[in-house]
Amino acid sequence: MTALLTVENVTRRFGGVHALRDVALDVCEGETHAVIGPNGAGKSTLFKLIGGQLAATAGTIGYDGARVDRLPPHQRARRGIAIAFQDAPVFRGMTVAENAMVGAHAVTRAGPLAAILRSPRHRREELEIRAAAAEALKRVGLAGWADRPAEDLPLGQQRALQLARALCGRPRLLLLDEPASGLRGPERSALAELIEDLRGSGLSILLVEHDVGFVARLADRVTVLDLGRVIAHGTFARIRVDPAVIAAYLGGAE
Ligand SMILES: Nc1ncnc2c1ncn2[C@@H]1O[C@H](COP(=O)(O)OP(=O)(O)OP(=O)(O)O)[C@@H](O)[C@H]1O
Repeated sequence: MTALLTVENVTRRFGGVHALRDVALDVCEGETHAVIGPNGAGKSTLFKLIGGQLAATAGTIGYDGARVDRLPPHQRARRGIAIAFQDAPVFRGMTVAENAMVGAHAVTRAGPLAAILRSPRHRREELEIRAAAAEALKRVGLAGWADRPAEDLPLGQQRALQLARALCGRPRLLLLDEPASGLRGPERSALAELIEDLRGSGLSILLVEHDVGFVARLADRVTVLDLGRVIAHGTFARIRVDPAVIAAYLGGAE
């Protein structure tokens, strides 16, 4: 399979702390790849380096055959890298459709001046954004909720809305930061099913998740980080019996 995302020898320091040290991984077309690791392993830092919210101290990030590590976040978004952050809120006081549309605004080109002047280009983009939002809401099963206030949605469906917002920019690579956190059993399995559907439609997914059952169900491959280093990678069946992984999760106490 062809790699869509390639992270090579990436290091990120914060002062004297190595949040990531010489990390490598790739995400193939249509693959769901999970990154797991104990608290402080460097998972969030890795996501922010891929999304462009942080710069690497060393190393390269390639996407779709080109280096993207020097690009600002909105240019990475335009190329098809979307992030659904666990802590990105659903905007209260806006409808479900308006919340989804926010995701498309991140990848439009007309800019604020065109919006103020209501230029033809801006009007055309608005129509495209509405269509993309409707399509994204349908994909996550929220088409019937489009005109409802977003805060009416139960938590599981708020997560689906966060996904719709990311899908609105029609990405090829979706970065999911702890999508299952705080969800109960049935909501969690509904979300897992939704992510399986997205993968089935050809989307490539990089997933950070603490819920082991979720990772076991969804991930084709898993990369395990500990203290900023990759300590194991492979299928879930393989990494779950890896002594280095067991030691990292038990704090070396077994
Ligand atoms: N902005 C920052 N300034 C200083 N240190 C940071 C910063 N961000 C992260 N770190 C440090 O980098 C290391 C990795 O943190 P990171 O948040 O990436 O881990 P994580 O695996 O996402 O943890 P968790 O599972 O708890 O979210 C930690 O030691 C953390 O304290």
